[in-house]
Order: sequence, then structure tokens, then C-alpha cells
Amino acid sequence: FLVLLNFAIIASADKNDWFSTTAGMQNLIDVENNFLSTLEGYIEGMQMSLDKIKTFKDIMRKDVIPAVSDPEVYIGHPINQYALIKRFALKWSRVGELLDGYSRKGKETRAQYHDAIKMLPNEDDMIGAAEAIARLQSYYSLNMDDLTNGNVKDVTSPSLLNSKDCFRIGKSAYTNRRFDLCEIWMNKSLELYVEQKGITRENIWSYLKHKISFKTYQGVNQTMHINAFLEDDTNNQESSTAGYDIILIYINSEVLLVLFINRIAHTQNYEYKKINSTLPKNITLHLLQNSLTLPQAHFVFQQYTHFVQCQAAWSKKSVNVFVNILIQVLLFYQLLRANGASSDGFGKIKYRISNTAWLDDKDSSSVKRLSQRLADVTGLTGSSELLQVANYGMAGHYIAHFDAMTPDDRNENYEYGNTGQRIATALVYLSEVQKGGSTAFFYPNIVAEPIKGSAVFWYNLYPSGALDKRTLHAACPVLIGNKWACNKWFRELGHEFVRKCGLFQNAENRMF
Ligand SMILES: O=C(O)CCC(=O)C(=O)O
Ligand SMILES: [Fe+2]
Repeated sequence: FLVLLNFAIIASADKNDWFSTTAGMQNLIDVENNFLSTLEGYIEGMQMSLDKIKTFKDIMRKDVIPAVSDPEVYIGHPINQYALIKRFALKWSRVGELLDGYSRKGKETRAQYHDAIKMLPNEDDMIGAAEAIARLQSYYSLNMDDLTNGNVKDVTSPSLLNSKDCFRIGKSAYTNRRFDLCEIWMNKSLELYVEQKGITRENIWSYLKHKISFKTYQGVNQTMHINAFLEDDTNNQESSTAGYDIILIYINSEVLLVLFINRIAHTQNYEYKKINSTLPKNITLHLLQNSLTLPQAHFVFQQYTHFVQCQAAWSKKSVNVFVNILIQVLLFYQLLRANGASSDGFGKIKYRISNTAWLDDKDSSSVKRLSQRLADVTGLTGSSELLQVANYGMAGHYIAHFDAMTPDDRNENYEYGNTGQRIATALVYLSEVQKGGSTAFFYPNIVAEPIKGSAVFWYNLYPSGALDKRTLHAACPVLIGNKWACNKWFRELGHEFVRKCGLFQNAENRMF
């Protein structure tokens, strides 16, 4: 502006022959002086703006250094995930404002950021990230002091949660009607409060003032709902002791499967945070039994029909190769945020936080081999769905559900398609998860820990076609690590003769 002004003064003056008199030349000195102050002002402005950019850049660089040093480990930690989303949603999104919009280079750079930012994490992701932290804290009863210091069960993060972060997390809990969690986070926000832009103590108090109503809030408790749903069945079942038989199955001297066969145990405890019995992770070799042929393996497999954890123990090396190929195949697919029915219609849902892709046997020889292997071992060679690969996100989970449709679903007129119900599920783990991410089975009260290359198999239906409510299961939130898994769902069509009806409604699954 100043530069223009000075030009204006000169332009408005008559053009003299400056050389013809010294009197006028004095004006030139004033003009020069003005020019200099103008330039100095300009430089100072530029300098300030550069300093701002440099400060911003330095702060960002400091945050990014630990991320680039080992991205996979970094991303496996929930507080880092939160920090990463926050950097994009709240910091990178504003970088354009710092850049000068006048020079050609400045304009270009601004435009580049602007275009890229549209694709990157935004406010919605920030809310999702805040919800994820609240979910982890509550499911795994994480210590709040540790958590805000970036320590999750002794795995540390260079990122911390400040008062504003706690406020944001508390707010998301409030929106989700988790007033109990809102209170915890708002109290923490108050504790960590220091004078800063965009948040006052009053803001925090405005949430805490609702404390009385928090306490009296009676929400619909999903766990209670599930208990009620299962109650009629639990009374009818005879109880048996929990325990596992372990059988290893060899094919051509290569271990094909390890079966963990558990006998069903009864419990009234359906909350997954309370489940602490885990399946044994390391298989002891002295439990090895006889080497079997594929039909024999098939036969043994069929004897144990309820909850079977089968460890695909083909050599560790080939498991890695297989997994890598599968994940590479995935790169050609767009992973989509898992959709499902919710009260808001079909769309983004909170009960399942994962991205999924459907892979066809035609897509790659490894997909085909996996489908074939699952069909061979289970004997379910009839209709099945494409392989569904899932990658879980921040605190990624899937709340208690049945894979098959429930009578309620049917009332809502969901269609089975022309292949019928999902009679069975094979859930194959494609990665291990450092902490969390287990699959919880409520009725036998066991959790399957993801073991890369292993699978859990169960029938969702009795042979009569009735839903087996004991298959209620959930994916527990991923606490630390990256979880990849895939589902193969076998449908009814084509299995009519493979899996015949028993003589009564709840006849157990058993092959003859
Ligand atoms: O990932 C898991 O542990 C369970 C997934 C699941 O139950 C499903 O996708 O239906
Ligand atoms: Fe499931």
C-alpha cells in the first residue's frame, strides 16, 4: 500500500526537468527517504511472515521427525494417530493462510496446499480421533495421567494430550451421550488447563456443570440388551467345563492347521472388557498328533464344530509371503469405510470402525488359494461371499453382533440375496496386533487373539437353519498396532447335502 501511495504522489506531480534546478531536487531526497522506509516496512512485514512460517515449519518438523523414523510403529500408537490427525485437521489446513498470496510462487504454493488439504484429515476425522481415544480409555480402563503423557500400557508416544485435547475428547463423549466419560475428560482438561487461545475454564465448566444430570442419566445399556437377548438360551443349555483340546493336522508333512477346540463354557458375563481368558498363543509341539491326509483333516475338523480356533501353521515364511501378497493386492483396491445399517440409514457407522475391500478369487492367485484352502478344510464348497478384507482404524472395533441375520433383521426385510443365510464364518488374521484387537466370543467367554496367518471358524446357524445365538462376537478396539483381518462367509446355497438338518431345531453342527 505504501509503495503505491508514493508512486501516486510522484505521478500526481508535474514531471519537471529535474536537472534544471537544485530546489526541486531536495524533494527527491524526501522521496528517496520515503522509498527506503517503505521498503523497510515491506521487508519487516515479509520477515515477520517468514518468521511465522519458519516457526510453524520448525514445530511441524519436530512433530514429524519421530513419525518418519518408523512410520509403522508410529501409526500403531493411538496418541500418535490422534496427533497425526490433529496436525492435518487443525494445522496443515491453515498453512495456506501463512503463505503470501501475491507472488506467483506464493499463489502456486497456496493452490497446491489447498488442493491437497481437501483430501486429507479434516474436522470430521478430528471428532473420530477424539472418540477413539475416549473409547480406548474406557474399554481398557487406561490411566488418565499415563494417557495424557502419551503412555499407553507402557508403550510411549512422543505426543501428549493437552487441556484442549482433553476438552475435545470430553466434548465428543458428551455428543455420544457418554456423560460419565465426558466428566472424566473435562476434569482432566481443567487439571491441565493453561491460558491458551480458543478455550477458557468457563468452557470446561459449562460441561462439568451438567454433572448432576450425568449422574442421573439412564442410558440404554447395550450389554443389558444383549444379556436379555441371550437369557432364554442360557437357561436351556447344559453347562460343561471350559477347556481346550489342541490338535495339529499335517498334510504331506507340512502342518496345515492347528485346531484349538474348546468346550463351551457358560457365563453370565457378556461385557467384553471383562473377558480375560485368552486362547493359548504358542502351540507346544509335544501336543502334535498324527499326520493326516486332507480328507482325514477334513474329517477331524468336522468333529469339532462350535468354536474352533485353527492356526494355519504352514511355515512362517509362506505365511508372510501370503500376507504380503494379499496386502499388495489390496493396494489396487480402494478401501472403503465399512458401511452398515444404522438408525440414520445405511452409511457411516460408529459400531464398526474399519475399512473394507471385497476381493474376488479372480483378483489374485493368493486370494484364490485362500478360498480354496478354507473350502477344502471346512468342506464348505458351496456358495460363499467374496473375501472381505478389513483394516481397522483408530481404536477400530466392531461391537457385539451376529454375522448371520437375526429374526429382527428379517423383520426389517433385509434380503439374503439368492444364496441364503451366512451359515459359517472363517475369520483369518492377516496381522498381529500389539495390544487389543482380539475377537471376543461372549457366550463361551473366550477371546481369540489375532495371530498372523491363523483363523477362527464357527457356524452361525444350527443345521436346522436357526440362528445360533452363542455366536455373538465382537472385535475389541485396537489399542496399539495395526489390525488386518479377512472374513470368508459361507452361504446356505450348495451346502444342503454337505450339512444336513438334525432331527430337532437345535441339533448341533456335526458332519456325518
Ligand atoms: O475382526 C474381528 O476380530 C472380527 C470381525 C467381525 O466379526 C466381522 O467382520 O464380522
Ligand atoms: Fe463378525
